[in-house]
Amino acid sequence: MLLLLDVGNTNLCWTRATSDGATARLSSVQRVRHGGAIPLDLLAEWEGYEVPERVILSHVGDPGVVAALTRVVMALWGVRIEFVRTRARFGAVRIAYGEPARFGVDRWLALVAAHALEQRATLIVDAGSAATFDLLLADGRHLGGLILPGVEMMRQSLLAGTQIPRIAGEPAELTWAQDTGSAVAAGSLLAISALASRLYDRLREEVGAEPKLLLTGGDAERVQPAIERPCEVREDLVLRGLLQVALDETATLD
Ligand SMILES: Nc1ncnc2c1ncn2[C@@H]1O[C@H](COP(=O)(O)OP(=O)(O)OP(=O)(O)O)[C@@H](O)[C@H]1O
Ligand SMILES: CC(C)(CO)[C@@H](O)C(=O)NCCC(=O)O
Ligand SMILES: [K+]
Repeated sequence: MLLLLDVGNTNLCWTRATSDGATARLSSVQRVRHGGAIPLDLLAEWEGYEVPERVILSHVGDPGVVAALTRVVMALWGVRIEFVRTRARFGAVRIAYGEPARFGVDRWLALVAAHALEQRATLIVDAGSAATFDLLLADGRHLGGLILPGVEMMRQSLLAGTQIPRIAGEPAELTWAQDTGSAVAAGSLLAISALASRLYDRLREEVGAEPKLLLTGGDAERVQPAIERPCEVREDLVLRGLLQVALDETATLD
């Protein structure tokens, strides 16, 4: 069994991969808010796991959480965590950034996974703490991408910068809002979906064919109803990419 971990700015995600010969299978994605530390219920669950052969981790979030995970994994199983970082090139996948180290490893892993799933022009939207948009061509060339605050961050920035009261809940409709709560809630979802549509259409023009739209991240299910193009939700995109890289011999040790 391989344990795959991804530390974001809000959440820690993990899954287990088991392989029967040539094919590897991922268990369902677990997601917990880390708040800068390791949640106790995670420890309780991991104690029930068999000893993993390898533990592979990617992170864009809190280094304190990563340090704590390193100690926990060593204490529970005597295993050293393998850290995965962005690479300029992985197989056919070539990232657009001039400085690859600055390209978020979660975005890179999503590109790797998307390319492995299907060699087709793809827009990848990751709706997490931040919302990221990346454009990938069928041949593995990354055109670049955009970053927005995520759903919660957009809503919180309005609360922080105005006198608008906190109103919980999701919008009943994604059209003209007629109260504050709906205006704020629908605004954040439609900001992400409108940019997705715009980039999808640009990509379609660029390649002259219908691209694929993959949606992932902790808010994928929330954002999906607002997306106005054919779209597939892939909860495990980043962790799939992590597995892809882990199964390649050259995963680096830290
Ligand atoms: N079980 C959960 N616990 C906490 N947040 C959740 C959960 N399920 C969904 N969410 C949503 O996930 C969002 C964060 O998404 P995600 O888990 O992809 O973030 P992240 O990986 O920390 O982000 P990033 O990669 O942008 O730093 C939050 O805005 C929250 O609304
Ligand atoms: C944008 C986030 C926060 C999304 O998780 C992450 O990928 C990150 O910290 N990236 C570094 C900046 C960049 O990708 O350009
Ligand atoms: K993430």
